[in-house]
Amino acid sequence: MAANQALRQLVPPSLSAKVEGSFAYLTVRDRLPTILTRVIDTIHRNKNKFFEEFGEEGVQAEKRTIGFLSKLRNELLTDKPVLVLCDGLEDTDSWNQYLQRQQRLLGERDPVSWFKSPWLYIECYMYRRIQEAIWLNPPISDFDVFNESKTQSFFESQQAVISLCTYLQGFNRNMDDLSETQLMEQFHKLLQVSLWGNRCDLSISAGMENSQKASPIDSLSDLKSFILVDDSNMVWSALTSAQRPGEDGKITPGRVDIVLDNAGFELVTDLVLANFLVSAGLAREVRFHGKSIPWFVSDVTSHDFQWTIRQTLAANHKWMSKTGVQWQSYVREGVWSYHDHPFWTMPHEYCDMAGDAPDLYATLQGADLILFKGDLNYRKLTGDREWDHMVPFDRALRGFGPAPLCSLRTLKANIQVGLQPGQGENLNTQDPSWMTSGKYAVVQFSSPHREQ
Ligand SMILES: O=P(O)(O)OC[C@H]1O[C@](O)(CO)[C@@H](O)[C@@H]1O
Ligand SMILES: [Mn+2]
Repeated sequence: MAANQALRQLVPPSLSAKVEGSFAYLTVRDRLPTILTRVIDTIHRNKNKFFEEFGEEGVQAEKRTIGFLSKLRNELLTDKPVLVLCDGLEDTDSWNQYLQRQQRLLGERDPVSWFKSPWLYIECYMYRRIQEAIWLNPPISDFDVFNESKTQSFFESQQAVISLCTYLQGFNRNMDDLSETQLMEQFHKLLQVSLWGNRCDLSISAGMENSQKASPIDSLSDLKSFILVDDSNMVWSALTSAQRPGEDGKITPGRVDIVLDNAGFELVTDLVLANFLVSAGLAREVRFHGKSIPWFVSDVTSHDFQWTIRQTLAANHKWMSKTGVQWQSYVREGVWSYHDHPFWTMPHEYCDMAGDAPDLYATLQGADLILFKGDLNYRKLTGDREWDHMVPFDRALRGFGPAPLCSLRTLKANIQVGLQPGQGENLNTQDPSWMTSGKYAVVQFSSPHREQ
């Protein structure tokens, strides 16, 4: 008991919907049920498609899935106990063990339930239950309930995508003439484009359209003052210090891993950044990490990744399709690769990765730089806890550091560490919704070699 208390003092509690009126509470009470309703509606609207593909069996599967999801929605709304998963997938046992872990933390008195448990766990659990509902109802088990919203969001950002591809091709043509300083400036710009791309997620908008309309490069200077912590110089140093002479004496850059977040416009910004890193000699290889199941509405799956490259390639615009050709050849040559791992769709804080997914941790250790995109990754990096704003980022990571890493995140959850004295208080007075509006962002770097 004494040891438990000491631990609790070291680590603040998890954000949870049990705090009435909190962002977590409002998410669980309002946003998650809305997302579930939209999922049910999507499945219903696809009834004819299921009939055409699978006949009457498809229609029966549609009905059963809707039944499962309506029950899930009711469990959520009435704060019922969290149930074990029973779909026998590769991560089912881990999920059920995690439920036991949550139950031990809560003690025996109350069951683990939607409003009483950590928000991070509950929110991840909802998406995993959606997957279970689909999976248990063949023949529609492969259906991605969020696919329509993701493709729509890609097409709605078309002008912004075109302007970004045109920009990329412009300096790709002049790359050899760029000085080191100019290269660094371009790097900073494209890092920021990828950062702000994170505004376009479909979870914060409960599935409503949220695409990029304005030209991303032109908006950067106006957005600069909204970056609360900017460690991008350290990211640049991590990249340049990974450049080493290869066997042939030529300088060989390092490996960059990008832990992706959303499909649609954000993914395009990540691919543009990755393209720049390779063509500018700042990365020899980029490994993309995505989700193995549909997740938080807009997160990238393997299908989204390939689809986006194919769409870019097939575009009716010279520079956009040229960009797509380049991306496809990076994939073919193995310069780019896509990976998924069940851990990315588990509810764990990343400080648990070394113990709970040692294979993934070991893979990440091979990177010279890991970019973690988005809000959910930030929540998992910092454990989604009630940290004081001035706690250093390194400390909130609680020992997680497979390689130098950087979080590129727009703020959409009420957690933020690594601020200067007074910075949080000022923001609270100026703009009370600063942590959840997506208007502010951080570029936060941590290296395992730095003092902890
Ligand atoms: O796509 P992102 O940036 O991870 O954001 C996901 C969103 O979903 C949430 O988890 C809330 O539902 C927020 O943390 C965030 O707004
Ligand atoms: Mn997301």
